[in-house]
Amino acid sequence: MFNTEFLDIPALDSANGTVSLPGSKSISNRVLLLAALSQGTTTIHDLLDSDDTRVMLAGLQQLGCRITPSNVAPGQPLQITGIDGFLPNNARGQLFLGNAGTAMRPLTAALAVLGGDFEMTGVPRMYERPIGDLVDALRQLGCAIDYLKDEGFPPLKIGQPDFSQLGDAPIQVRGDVSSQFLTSLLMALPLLATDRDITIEVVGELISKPYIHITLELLARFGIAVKNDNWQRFVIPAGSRYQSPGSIHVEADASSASYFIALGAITADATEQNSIKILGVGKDSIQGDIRFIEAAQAMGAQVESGPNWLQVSRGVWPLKAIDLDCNHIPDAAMTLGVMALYANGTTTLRNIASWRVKETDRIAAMAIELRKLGATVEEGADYIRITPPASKQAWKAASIHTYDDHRVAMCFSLAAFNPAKLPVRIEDPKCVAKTFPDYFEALFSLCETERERIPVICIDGPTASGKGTIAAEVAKALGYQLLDSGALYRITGLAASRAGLALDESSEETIAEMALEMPVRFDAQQRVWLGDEDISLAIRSEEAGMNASRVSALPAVRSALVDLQLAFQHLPGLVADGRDMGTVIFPHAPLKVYLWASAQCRAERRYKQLISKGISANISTLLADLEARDARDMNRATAPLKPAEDSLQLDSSQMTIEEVVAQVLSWWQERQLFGRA
Ligand SMILES: Nc1ncnc2c1ncn2[C@@H]1O[C@H](COP(=O)(O)OP(=O)(O)OP(=O)(O)O)[C@@H](O)[C@H]1O
Ligand SMILES: Nc1ccn([C@@H]2O[C@H](COP(=O)(O)O)[C@@H](O)[C@H]2O)c(=O)n1
Repeated sequence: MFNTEFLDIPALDSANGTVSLPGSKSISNRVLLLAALSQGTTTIHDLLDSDDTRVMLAGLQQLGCRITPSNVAPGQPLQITGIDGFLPNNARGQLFLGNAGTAMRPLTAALAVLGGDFEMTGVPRMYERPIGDLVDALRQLGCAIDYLKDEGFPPLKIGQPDFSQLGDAPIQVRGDVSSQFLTSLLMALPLLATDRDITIEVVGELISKPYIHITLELLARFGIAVKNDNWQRFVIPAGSRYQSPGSIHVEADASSASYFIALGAITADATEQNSIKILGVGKDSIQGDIRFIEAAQAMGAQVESGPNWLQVSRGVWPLKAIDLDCNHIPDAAMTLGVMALYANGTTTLRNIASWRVKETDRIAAMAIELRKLGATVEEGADYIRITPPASKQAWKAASIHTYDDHRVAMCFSLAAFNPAKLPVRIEDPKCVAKTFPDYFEALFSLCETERERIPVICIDGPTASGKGTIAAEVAKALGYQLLDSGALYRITGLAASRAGLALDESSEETIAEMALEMPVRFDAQQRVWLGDEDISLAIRSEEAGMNASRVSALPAVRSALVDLQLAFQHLPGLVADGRDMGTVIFPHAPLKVYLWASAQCRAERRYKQLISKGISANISTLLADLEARDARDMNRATAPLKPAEDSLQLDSSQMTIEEVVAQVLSWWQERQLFGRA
């Protein structure tokens, strides 16, 4: 996941390949609650691991459910032993539910029926998301629910219910604000339908019926056969009791599929045999958002489908503008808003009033951010109308504010395919953790762009000037890849000396051949592997540094390592540190920094570094060694250490690490287009 302040996506050209989607959020949180209320143990496969499922899991654990493992582990099913309709005696406390509507609303209903002493809390935005209609419906039954802050909104206090007045009259609930209220009642009221039918009556037009369809399908899997009377009345039969189905699979998220369906429609030119294959969800999905396919087809996408997969490529180009009632695909419809940027006219998305009460006011958010890109946007209470930028020149490089809304972040990433070839900045990219923590990694694995557009920041300089430290921090701040080119020379030196080779011209060709075939791997923790051996420590000794300096003076060795270094230039960008990053390997890099410090200062830093690792050292020996290394690196014939002509030089002798990082990031920001008039 990109845990950075912002993520700059370079302009992208095309996309091709296969993506496996994470499990559906809607199904995951419903299945978790139903399993928790059931008799027996349920094994859940392919559960989504996200912010919203984590808060649900934590809540269920607090209620006394046995859950193993306690959090979702990749590729491993999760087992829940349910409470069989009764809370343990000591179940009480505060449940923090973040910004997860799919946890707050159903848990409120279930706990209000089960009774107890609970406070339902969340993040500030949760306290702006209405829940009054659900509370009103539950109070009709005799549930005890109080507002702890504003009337009609969380946080809530739940107490012991009194069902003595419960008659046969239907429970009424509004259906025109959020279908989650009805879903919550449908999942909670089977707990009360032990000896009588319970009828729920919808007041007003029921929105988002597909989500109710998911609820009814899942209730059936857990033994509750609800009678659906034309989406207006729902009867839960007497004698209902939750029963675990034993094992259940969570479908991949159809709303998440929308970004990749759009990606295929926008970029995967079928004439070049490009397409996007989406695994985990097919046309026969129980999720309503699967009907996004029809909308994408109406705009021109070519879609093929199998039982559990979709394959999408570009059909018509530019896309066709549409006028669509989106009530049946409220979440996925946001993706249409960004597809509209590539359409041949004005697109209108109607009947989307529910957008206003989601993670943010999505109509307002989409309008503001689409305008930043150069689109003309009209918004109304329940619609949005989007006209794309009038020409290539009318597109603007925008920094997209994401409002802590995963869907805003994901759909706007598709603006990186703009014809003006401008980059797009996504603020707070980690908000995708709500449903798709690895969304950007998945996107980048499919997308291609010209090599020159993938930015590289070069940090060159003499030994112990702080290049490695600064490069790592800058890469972390920007979410970029990291190339420690010195490590490649260190590995080569280590491999050559282990092979008993003389580290000079006499073995030049042999060492170069060895360098070409070294099975080198850097893992996510920045550990360095040579085959199966972790050599992270072995290459960090002063001797390894000196051996690296020797082999790096051999031209054939340098040539052998070029391709390996270039291969690090991945989306979304690269920070490369070394001696010749700016002068030889990435001569067109948009930012080159030559970082240095006085020899005395560098020797002191290295001394402290070694001592802190428990390695004994002597400052004057270190000073002599690093001066010898500087001399060899600066005076060799091939790729000597020197500042690139277009580099910015930084003397870090009197600067802290934080100051150096801030300076490099500030130079980088000055080169970005975002926010410029
Ligand atoms: N500005 C700074 N102020 C104080 N200490 C620093 C500063 N920059 C780096 N250091 C420290 O100096 C030591 C050497 O830094 P680092 O290993 O990053 O240098 P390097 O240039 O990558 O060295 P080499 O080329 O030998 O790999 C580290 O302990 C690091 O924490
Ligand atoms: N681009 C580079 C990087 C390094 N070297 C040589 O490798 C030695 C070790 O590098 P460290 O950055 O890990 O200390 C270094 O002294 C250089 O001789 C290089 O030539 N080019």
